[in-house]
Amino acid sequence: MGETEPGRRISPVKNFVAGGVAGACLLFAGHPLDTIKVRLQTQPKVSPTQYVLYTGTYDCFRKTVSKEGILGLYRGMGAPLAGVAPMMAISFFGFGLGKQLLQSDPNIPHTYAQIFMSGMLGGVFTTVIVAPGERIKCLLQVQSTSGQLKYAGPVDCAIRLYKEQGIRSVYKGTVLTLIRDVPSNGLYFLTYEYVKRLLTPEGESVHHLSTPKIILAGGTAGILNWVIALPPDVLKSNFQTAADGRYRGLMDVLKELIREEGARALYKGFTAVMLRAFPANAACFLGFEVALKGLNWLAPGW
Ligand SMILES: CC(=O)O[C@H](CC(=O)[O-])C[N+](C)(C)C
Repeated sequence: MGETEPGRRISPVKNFVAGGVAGACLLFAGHPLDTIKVRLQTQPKVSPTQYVLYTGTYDCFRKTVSKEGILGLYRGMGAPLAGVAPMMAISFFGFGLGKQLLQSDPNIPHTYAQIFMSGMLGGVFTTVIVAPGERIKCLLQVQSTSGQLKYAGPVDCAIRLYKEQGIRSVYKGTVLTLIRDVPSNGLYFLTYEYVKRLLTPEGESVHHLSTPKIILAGGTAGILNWVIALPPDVLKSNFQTAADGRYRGLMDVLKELIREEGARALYKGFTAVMLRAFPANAACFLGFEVALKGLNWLAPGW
């Protein structure tokens, strides 16, 4: 994807379908490290005389696998499974739509500013499903850490949140999700297209890039996406899993986190996030490119 083939108009619908395939690839490659990330980000704070639950990424991985088996790493995957494929479908759709709206001539490549803005549009669209999906996922991922199994699964969690406190509770953390996803989505697609163009030899087409180069562009996009998404993600995970009334607002989460743990806390789970970001997003963009090629072959004039 990225740039449209000269003369071919962008099809947001094809982007949507191929984006769904990309989301499934992203999830299978990335969920185990996402579980570790959320557990590290939300583990209970301790005083200097107490032991921390997890000392780092490897420790969290080892303890999770020995206590819960490999499936423990896939805990809470029900909600993302139903959420990530549509989320990526919407993200790629919004990106494609933005590019379509900003492109007057399919023979002229987009500017980087247009690519960034189109990516941000995708981030706005996805928040509608990402905010509740993240709320449910984070609550399920941390509940076995806290030792209290309150929710039986994603559907039970969604129903209980809704019954107990209504739709506001299901959508708790929406503003932080927007702060996390709008700029990072822009940077995500911008990086992917930039690296792809950079890796395209003079006189060759960006559409015939080899698989290792697509992997490199996708993985790099994933890393840069998380460099700017991680601080709001830490705030979001803490806010969405906190007991009601614990924080008065977003600034309160930020202030309390920095007061208790210092500014470094904003990059909590960094290793797990970065270990996941490259393979998960490389798989995502590769899945997207393969699916889009298939769709263009099946329905060339569409
Ligand atoms: C913050 C986030 O969810 O990033 C997505 C990739 C990933 O590693 O999960 C990509 N996107 C920017 C499309 C939301």
